[in-house]
Amino acid sequence: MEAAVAASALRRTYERRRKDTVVALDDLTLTIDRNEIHGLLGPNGAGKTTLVKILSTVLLPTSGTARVLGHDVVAETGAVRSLVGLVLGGDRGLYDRLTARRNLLFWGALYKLDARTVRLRADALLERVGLADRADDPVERFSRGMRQRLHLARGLLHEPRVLFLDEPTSGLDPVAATAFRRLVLDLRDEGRTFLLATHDMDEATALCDRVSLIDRGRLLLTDDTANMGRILGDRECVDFTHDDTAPEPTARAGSLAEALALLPEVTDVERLGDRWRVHTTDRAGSRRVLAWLIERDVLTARHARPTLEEVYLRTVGDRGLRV
Ligand SMILES: Nc1ncnc2c1ncn2[C@@H]1O[C@H](COP(=O)(O)OP(=O)(O)OP(=O)(O)O)[C@@H](O)[C@H]1O
Repeated sequence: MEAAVAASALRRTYERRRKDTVVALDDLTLTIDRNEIHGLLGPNGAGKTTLVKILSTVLLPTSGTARVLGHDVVAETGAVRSLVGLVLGGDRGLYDRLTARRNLLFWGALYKLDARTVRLRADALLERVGLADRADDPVERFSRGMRQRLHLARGLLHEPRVLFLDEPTSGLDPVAATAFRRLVLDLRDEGRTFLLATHDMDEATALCDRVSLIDRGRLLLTDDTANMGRILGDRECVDFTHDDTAPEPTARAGSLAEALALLPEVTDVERLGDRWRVHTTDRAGSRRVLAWLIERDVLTARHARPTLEEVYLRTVGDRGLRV
């Protein structure tokens, strides 16, 4: 069975000025399975939008190939367009003066769907994204979250099987973002595949089955979201917090950290904001460190794994990270 998306040695350059060539995608190879939510993470200018545009046939690659459900994005543009939906964030692609329903009817006509089908689908989608009662309001009166839901409805009009979302929840409040993500999960459960370009680590962790980190047009790594910590070397960690106002100086966290660093099962001790992280040799080492800490009255101590955010910071650095 073909992958939902298969990009191979994809390269895209832009000529900015004479002799000034920007390499937006640099031999990028990536496979996205069917029914997967795949996160695309990277700092500004990493090449995320360029990749999404090539996969949705808006932009031609300079070289390399990309296929969506087996169809080549250059040679079979028509087939790919009927299979993919592009959902952009923000104000692009909606007409403010038109009502939500009219926006959908307009886009449905562009997809060359017949009028009756568009009307039926528009009403069903407005219901689905929770905008049925606002269907006849002009979009200029919509909040950002409502606009994003309408964007998603627009992207679903032609019933695509693969959806590309570019920063879909940027600027949404937490409640609106959670509702939007719920919708994405439901749509995935119906058999759709998503490629989600985002800066938001929480979003990637909450939604994505796998994530790819890209920087300067290159794929740095792809892995299951849950396994991302392995990238840091399969390291075992114990996190602890401590009351630093303890009267006895030897019981303060700094002294504890120094004592911990001398234990044979400890490879490193670092401060992470208001907590401490102890890197250990293996799981048995973590158990011994936990027991050691509990004896010393720490406030909290738990076995930990590096988060996606830490993997990102170590791999890409802090350029463009928004948390
Ligand atoms: N039309 C263009 N002309 C020239 N350079 C471009 C053009 N579009 C993108 N670029 C450049 O290509 C590189 C990749 O840009 P792209 O928009 O794909 O990155 P991105 O990862 O989506 O960034 P962001 O997170 O800021 O949206 C950047 O260096 C950008 O300046």
